[in-house]
Amino acid sequence: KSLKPPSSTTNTTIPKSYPIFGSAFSVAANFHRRVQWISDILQTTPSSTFILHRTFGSRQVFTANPLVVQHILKTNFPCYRKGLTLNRSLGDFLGNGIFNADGETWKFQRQISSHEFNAKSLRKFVKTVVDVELSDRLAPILSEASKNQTILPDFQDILQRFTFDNICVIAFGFDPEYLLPSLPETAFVKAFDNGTRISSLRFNAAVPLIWKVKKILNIGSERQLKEAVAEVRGLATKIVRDKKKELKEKSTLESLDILSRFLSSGYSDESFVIDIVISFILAGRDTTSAALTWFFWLLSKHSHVENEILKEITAKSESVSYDEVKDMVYTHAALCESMRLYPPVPVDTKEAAYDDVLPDGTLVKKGWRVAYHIYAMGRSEKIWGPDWAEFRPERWLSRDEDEMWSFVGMDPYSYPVFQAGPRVCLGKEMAFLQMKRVVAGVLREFRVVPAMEKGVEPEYTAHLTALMKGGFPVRIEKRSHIIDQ
Ligand code: HEM
Repeated sequence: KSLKPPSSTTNTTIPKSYPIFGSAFSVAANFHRRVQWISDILQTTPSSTFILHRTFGSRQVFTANPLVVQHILKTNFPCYRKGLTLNRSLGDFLGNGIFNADGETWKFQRQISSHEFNAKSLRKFVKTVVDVELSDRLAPILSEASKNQTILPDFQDILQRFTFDNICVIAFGFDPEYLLPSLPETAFVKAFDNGTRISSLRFNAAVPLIWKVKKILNIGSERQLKEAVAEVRGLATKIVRDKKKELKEKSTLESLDILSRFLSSGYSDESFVIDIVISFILAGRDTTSAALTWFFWLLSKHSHVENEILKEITAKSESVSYDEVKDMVYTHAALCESMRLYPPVPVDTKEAAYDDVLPDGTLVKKGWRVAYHIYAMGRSEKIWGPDWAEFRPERWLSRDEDEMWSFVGMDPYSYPVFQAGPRVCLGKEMAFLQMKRVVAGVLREFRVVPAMEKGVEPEYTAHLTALMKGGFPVRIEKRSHIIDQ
């Protein structure tokens, strides 16, 4: 079953540029579908790289060329940093957290927090965090929905609640209990959503001067951002102070969350520690929930893939252990394939610290933004061949002599869904473990059936991370047998 080819066939040329305004008119006209628009242009550009003219002479290079991606992310890593535009756009919300940091500040955060992702911590994460959220919170909600035959109006929201609870435990050692049957609204989550959304709008703005003026006047979205930041930092400050107190009383902390690691490594600058934790919540929350949302959608349209996954799950114990989760090769491939077509982070942007020439000959000037377009790369015929639009996990697999599947990885610069090089996603393994455990837990007992109106296809949209626009309504059916297609 094919997906649709590029979203538009009429609007795929590099937009016209005017003095002062650059291509701001085209950017504004396509703002609501900017990911698909840039992707369409890249698919029709022979070099898979083009330069977008922004306002007041600034430039942004977009690329879907793996050689260029390797150059940015690895070969000339020192040149391509987060940079000023990102720092200013996200700084109010993320401070100097890992997502918004370069140089020594970045290195320090990466080094301390990497302990959170070693095998021992990951094993504990699956057993004490994911398994509990699955059995105590997600499964009862799905069970109830299947019994009552009610439509769950937004499965995406439920998955976001799941991953939000998980990441808060990892980052803070604090359980916000956001996935409860009553689906509570909490001020913290609302504020976190607003902070992410408004910061992302700043970063992508056709005319950035507008948000800067609104900030000075403290009006509209800028006022909302200020309130959101105050709410998020308010709760974070309280948690940090409680942890510090605990540390003072006990001299060592028993919990091994990221906050505790920084505090017990002697780092106690309150504001910086809060920055670090906020970046981690952003990193781990909407990424895995977006990946799972699109995964369940694709699965509902490809029953042979669902059956293959069910076969894999049946071969494991009922409450799949850490080692068994690691071993779910077909499910791993299906998730990679789903994120190829619907990447949780669609575009990633760097800023050149000095003049440079890209491997395809494109000249880059100091201060230009350079973005690799993950969404476009996943839909590139040049990278994936003529069947790029097929959802086919088998492209990631080979059969060994015993007819067992084994995973065939892809060059990370052709598939930079988790970035690549020195700043590759720290949580990649954790994300796969979490997603595979959720897939095993849900599919063993339930079938997730989309409940959109007939003929309605979900729409992919993105702020910093991807979303299914308008949510994902589903019906939940209890399986009578594990393989009952
Ligand atoms: C499917 C899930 C995920 C995807 C697709 C993903 C993707 C990415 C991408 C593209 C980046 C680069 C962002 C940038 O530098 O602009 C990144 C960075 C990062 N990710 Fe993930 N991520 C996922 C899940 C997670 C999880 C669960 C965590 C941890 C709790 C995590 C932690 C991080 C961190 C800390 C960084 C910053 C690394 C650095 O700058 O050195 N990610 N991720």
